[in-house]
Order: sequence, then structure tokens, then C-alpha cells
Amino acid sequence: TYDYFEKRNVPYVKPVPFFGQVLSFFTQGRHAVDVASEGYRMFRNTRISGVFTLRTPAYLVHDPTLYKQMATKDFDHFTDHVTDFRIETDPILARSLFFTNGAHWRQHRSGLSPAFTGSKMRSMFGLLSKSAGDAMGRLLVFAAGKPFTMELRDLYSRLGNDVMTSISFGVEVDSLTDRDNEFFLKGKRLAQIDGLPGLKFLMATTIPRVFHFFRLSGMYKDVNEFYTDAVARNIQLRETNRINRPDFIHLLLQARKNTLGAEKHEDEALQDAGFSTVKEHTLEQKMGEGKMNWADIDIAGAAASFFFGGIETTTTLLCFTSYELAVNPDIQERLRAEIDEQRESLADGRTPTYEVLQKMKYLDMVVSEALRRWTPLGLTNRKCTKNYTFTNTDGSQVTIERGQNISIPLKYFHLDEKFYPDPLRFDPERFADPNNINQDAYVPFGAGLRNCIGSRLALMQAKCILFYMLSNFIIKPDTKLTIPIVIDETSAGLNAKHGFWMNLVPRSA
Ligand code: HEM
Repeated sequence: TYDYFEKRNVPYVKPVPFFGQVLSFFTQGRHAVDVASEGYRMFRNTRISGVFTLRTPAYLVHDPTLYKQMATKDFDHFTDHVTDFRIETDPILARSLFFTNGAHWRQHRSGLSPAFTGSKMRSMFGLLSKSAGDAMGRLLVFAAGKPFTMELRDLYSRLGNDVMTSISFGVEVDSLTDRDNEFFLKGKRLAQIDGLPGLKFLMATTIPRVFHFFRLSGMYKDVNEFYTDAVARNIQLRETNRINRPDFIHLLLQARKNTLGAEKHEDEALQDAGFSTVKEHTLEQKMGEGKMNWADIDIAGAAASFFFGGIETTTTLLCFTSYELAVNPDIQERLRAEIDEQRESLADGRTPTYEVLQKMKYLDMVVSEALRRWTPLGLTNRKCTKNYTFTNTDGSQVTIERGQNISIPLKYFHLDEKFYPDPLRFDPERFADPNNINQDAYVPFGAGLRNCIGSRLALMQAKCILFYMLSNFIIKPDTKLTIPIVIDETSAGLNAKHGFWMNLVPRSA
């Protein structure tokens, strides 16, 4: 087993017998993304390296151009993600876009894509902005004109939950006041990837046979039931009362009736939610594959994947952007000046529109740099679905065999000084001229046909919340904030060990 890479002339991280690289997760106190990307630091002159998870070999891609190629031109060889959930034990996760594979993924993705176009995002933007604006109003009342201390991860995950609940289900919740509402609590359990759920995810990825043998599930039973019931009740309510609201359930019901289309002209003008927006590729229809039949449970799976994929990541982006703004007051002031200038053009001087956010160049530079410096999803993966041969840097041929797992260290591309000089410095100026950015090595939302479906939504949401925050508050580091920030190495996502404690000073104070 352990001579797998030697035989193939691929450099690899020497495994600990039986455990492979997995032991380091538990013994070295390093972040899972860093442990999995170890080879990237060790071997500088290769396009790929090897690693063992327990006894299973897996590849780590070092060359962003190779990843782009695998994800686009040679996509047919890498159509799947690695985690394998089963419908019998994980009815929701197995139907969610991130975890579904093969023909079902193709049908699901082409069915969902028209729900994420620029024009759909614009019509949803009113709901998003209202939800964030209402929450900001409550925060101002709470402040009563005086500075106060707040942990921003908690604040942003509550705002993110409320926005997502509104644009997915058409239900308005207020998690700042009603702190234990069911959508917030279940959403938190759904997205929990630390502790026991994290271990189960790791098992489903690395030892799927053991995972399935014991009929384990990745998601809590009550969370499955919650989303299934919430969607079924919501659909029934809409159909009985003929409710028409520009949210995801509405769009998915249109998909069910085959009436969900894309408004090509409008979309062309609205494609760009910022430099980081990824391109949506057209999936070819395969012979005999047909279209997706959207049963209620498929709609529940899609909605749950938005909560699962969208809230933690967008919250992470907002937390680290706020941290950088707090420790770099000159950048914060410049961004606030841009926001204030745009506010003058707004009817009420307060509520941002989709178009206004799209126009804001410096806001986009700040967000793009935050996604680079603090990549929310530092590692993604693919499964090889058809043997694939390419030439390595030393001229040797490498063949990745069908069934092999591949990791892509997005974080390490972004922190490589080859692509970004002085990579640990937060410097929005890098994005002043997009021509200076190596597009292959800038992949916060992944690449190719299986990239993030929600990039436009994430960017518009993060920008909208930052617009409101800086319009109303000056963000200052609180005494409880650790500078430089200390990363929580035990979290499966990207988080601060001691929290994002900030002092929010109302601008009217
Ligand atoms: C800042 C926020 C976000 C970041 C950084 C992010 C990042 C990513 C990345 C890196 C991937 C994997 C791409 C690949 O394997 O090449 C992904 C996939 C995905 N994301 Fe996001 N994401 C964010 C927000 C969202 C939002 C708001 C949603 C939903 C509404 C979402 C839904 C998904 C889904 C469903 C997938 C799987 C796509 C597929 O397999 O076809 N994400 N995301």
C-alpha cells in the first residue's frame, strides 16, 4: 500500500503506519486544511504530490493551472466530489448539491443554475437587503447612541441565518431578538462540522465502507425532519394561498413546473457581482438523462445545501473582513468614504440597491482581498471518475486512476508568494487592476463546472451587510480581540480561537 506513490514517481508525505496523515489531525494541533496540504509546503517543484489518509492514497494538486484544467476542459475525468452519503441514511445531505454525484448531480446543477443568475439575484436582493436593514435598525436601537462590545461571529451568523431563511423559505425571523428560533438552532446543527459531526464527515470521506457498514449518518435526524417538514408545509401554504414571492422555494417550484428560465439579456448586464464571481458553465445534456423531477424532498435537499454551504462561509468572510477593517483603520475610512458617497445617490440615503453595490470598486477590492487572505473554504476536492494522464514538471507522465481522491488547497494557492508577494499582508490594492491577478491562482469559489453555485449571492450579501455596518458604525478592536488573530486549529472551518470581539461605535455617538 505505502509504496503507491513511489511506484508512480510522485513525491509524497511519508505516512505513519496504519494512520497515514490522519494521526497528525489529533496529535499536532494543526488545522485540518494545513495537515492535508502539508505536501504543498514540502515539495515546491511538482504539479502534484501524494498523501495517505489511513491506508488510502490521495493526491494533492500543487499547480492551479492543473486544477483549472481538471475542473473545466477535462471535467469529464473529475465530475464528482469525494464524500459519499446515502439516501437511506442521509435523505437530505445525499440530495444536496455539494454531496450528490454522477447523473443526479448533472440534473440537479442544471436545474438549479437558473435560480442563481444575475437577474434572479437582483430580484431576491430586495428581500436580502430588507432583512439585513431591519437587523441593523435593531442593532442601532440596542446601541442607543453609545459604543458597545459584540462578538461578530455570533452577530453575522444570526444575520446570515435570517437572510437565508427569508430568501429560501419566505419566512421572516429575527435571530437577534428571538435568539433560540428553530431556523437558527437547526441551521447551526446542520452546519456543525466540528466535534462528532466533523468526525463523521471525515469517516464518510476517508473510510466510506466503514461509515456505510454501521449505517452512520452525517446529519442529525431532527435536522433532517425539520427541513423536510418545513419545505413540505411551506409548499402547501403557497399552493393553497397562491403566494408569489421572489425566493428560492418559488424558483424551485417553477423548476418543478419547467417554467424556470434565464433572462439572457438582463443576465449579461448583471453577471458581475464582483471580481471574485465565478462563471456558470453550461452543462451538456447527456443522452437519456432527462430533467430533474423536483419532489418536495429534493427541494428540501437544495434549500438545506444553501444553509449548509452558504451561512458559515459568508459569515467567515464577514468576520475576517471586519477584523482587517478594525486593525487597518485607514482602509476602513476609505471604504466608508466610498459608501457615504454612494448613499447620497440613494432615495432614502440608507438602503443599498443591487446596482449601487455592483458599482463600488473599493468595496470589491476589499472583499476580493479578504477572500484571498482568509479563504473561507481552504480545501476542496474531486474524485477521479475516468483515468487521467498529464505531464509533471520533470517531464514524467503521471496517471491518476479512476476512484482516486484529489484535494485542492485553495488556501495555499492564495498564500503562495509566487502569485502574491508578501502574501500575509492584507492589501486591497492588489485588486486595483485585475490584470495583475493570476486568474488560475485566485479561486475562493473553486473553479470550473463544479464551482460554487452561490458566489453571486455570497458576494452581494457580504457587500450589503458591510454597507450597512460601515454606514452606521465604526468598527474598533475590543480589548478582548487578539491581534494578530489566533486561528482555532480545532475548527473544521476557518474561525478565530478567541472570537471576533469588536467595539461598535455608532456614527451618531
Ligand atoms: C463567501 C462565501 C462562499 C465561499 C467562499 C464558497 C466557496 C465554495 C467552494 C470553494 C466550493 C467548492 C467548489 C469546487 O469544488 O470547485 C463551493 C461549492 C458550493 N457552494 Fe459555496 N461558497 C460560499 C457561499 C455559498 C452560498 C451563499 C451558497 C448557497 C446559496 C453556496 C452553495 C454552494 C454549493 C451548493 C456548492 C456545491 C456546488 C456543486 O457541487 O455543484 N456557497 N463553495
